[in-house]
Amino acid sequence: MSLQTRILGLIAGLLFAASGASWLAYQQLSQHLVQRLGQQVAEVQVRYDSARLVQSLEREISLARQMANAPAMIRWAQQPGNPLLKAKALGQLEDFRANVTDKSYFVALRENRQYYYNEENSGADAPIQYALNPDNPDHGWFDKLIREGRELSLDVNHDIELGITRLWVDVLMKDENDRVLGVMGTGLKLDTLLEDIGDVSERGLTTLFVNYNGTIELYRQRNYLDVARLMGSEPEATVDVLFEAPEDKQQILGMLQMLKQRTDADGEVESGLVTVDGRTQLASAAYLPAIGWFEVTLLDLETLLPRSYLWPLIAVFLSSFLLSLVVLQLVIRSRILKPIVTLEGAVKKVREGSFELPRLDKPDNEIGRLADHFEKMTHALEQSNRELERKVAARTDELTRLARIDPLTGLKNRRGLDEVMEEEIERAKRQGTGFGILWLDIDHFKTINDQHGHQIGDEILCRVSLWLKVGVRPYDHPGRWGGDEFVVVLSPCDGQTLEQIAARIRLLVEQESRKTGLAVTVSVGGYLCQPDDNCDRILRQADRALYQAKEKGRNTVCISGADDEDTVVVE
Ligand SMILES: Nc1nc2c(ncn2[C@@H]2O[C@H](COP(=O)(O)OP(=O)(O)OP(=O)(O)O)[C@@H](O)[C@H]2O)c(=O)[nH]1
Repeated sequence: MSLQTRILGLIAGLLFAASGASWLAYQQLSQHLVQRLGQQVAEVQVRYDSARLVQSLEREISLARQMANAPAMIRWAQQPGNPLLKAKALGQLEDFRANVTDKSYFVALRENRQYYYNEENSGADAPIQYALNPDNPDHGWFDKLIREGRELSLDVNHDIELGITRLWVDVLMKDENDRVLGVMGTGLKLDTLLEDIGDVSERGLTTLFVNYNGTIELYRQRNYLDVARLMGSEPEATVDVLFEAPEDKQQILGMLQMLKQRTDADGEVESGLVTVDGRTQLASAAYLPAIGWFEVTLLDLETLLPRSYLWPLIAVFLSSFLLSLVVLQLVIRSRILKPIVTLEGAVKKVREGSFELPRLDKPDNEIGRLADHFEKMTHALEQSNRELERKVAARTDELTRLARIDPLTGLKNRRGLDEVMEEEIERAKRQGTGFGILWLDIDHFKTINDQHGHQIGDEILCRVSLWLKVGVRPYDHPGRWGGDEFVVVLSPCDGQTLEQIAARIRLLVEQESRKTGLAVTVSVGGYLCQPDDNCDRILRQADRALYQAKEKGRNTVCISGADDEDTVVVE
């Protein structure tokens, strides 16, 4: 996997991880905010409803309390069979009825278990009357209210006998000994009540009123939750029927329980997340002490903060994420990867022995500095390589030269002479010309060595070399063939020149050596080479002439002709 892919993969992974963490944090935060917002909405709602509901019922409750404590009512309740007391009580009840909102009253007496109800349309003198049967569950409310003993209760109930559903304001009638004599009050039509409270048609907000026992009494948005159905089929439906999940049921009942336990729970709100119809809602509950009910609000969080609000945020997030990736990719490519790839190519070239570097990218970072160092290092390496090559070449030239030089005399040695002769033979063939060759040998050199020592012998060799150089032309090639033998290649040359130079050398050695006090002479054999001669023949001819010179008594010059027999002595 390339470095680019790895780096981009790593960055994308890190960005994804960071995005995931941010998203989770955002979810937590938004949920927390929505929950807090929902709680505040619920608190405001509770205060509002508490005020409106209490305001709406305050007058009815006050009138009902007043009526329940009226002496005429107490007396009648104590003696229900007394017609006079009954007439007086009913008369006062008519006044009460005229003052209450829904123009109705009811009285249920404990003594004779009779229930009286009158409303606007029933006629003033003819209250509806029926007996409360203790075995009839529909009449159970009466004994329950007496049993609970709360002075005031509010209940939404359907009266089978009357065929009506009302919010009943129930006030206990008690004698001076606090014995309950009966229940009386008025019934309020639910529609009227809901209108009084004010139908807050806030989208996503559902309000329920639940009595002290958790039974749903009133609901505001009929179309949202079919509480009517619940109440119709299950008159005693408690608020937990709204929820499917057992933990939600438990939560809501727990919330009511907590509020009940707190005596100072007025206005306080308990809330928690629940699921209704598959949607997450914030359920809040508050206690309304004036009427002894709870108000439960369900706030649809999706309506409060729709997910669609998040789309622009997600779009901005995604586009900035992609943009970051692209920018990162471009930056990494231009600032890191491209310079590294170019540098890698340059390293490869140098490794293969080429100092021709491509143009290196040098970004203003560590990689740029590395490329710069590499370029300078390569330049220095190239310089030192060149210097080394130059030294090696010079050394090789020197070795080549030394290999062709005689160390004692400084003249060409046998190898050097061979090369010169080869070149001259080639040139002679090419140009059809000849060149001369002289072969010299010091006379009686063995005797000199023997008499004067090897050291003096070496000195003689060096002196003869010097005189040899003096005796030839600048472009001739004198050399030491070996021992006390010397060869001179003369080019260009003709027969006369050959003889002249050979004679001059012989004379020079003779005369100069005499001056040193140790006279030596040389015998010289010469040969004028022909264009078709080879090296062997040339040397053989010169050697033959030298032999003749030795034969003739030494210190002599003999020149060999092209013919083997044809040798002349030069005077
Ligand atoms: N001092 C010295 N002597 C050498 C060197 N090389 C060869 N010799 C001696 O040179 C002598 C050559 O003798 P020859 O050429 O055979 O004989 P010669 O005594 O010169 O007699 P002719 O050539 O017949 O005149 C030998 O004694 C070698 O030992 C050298 O480098 N230095």
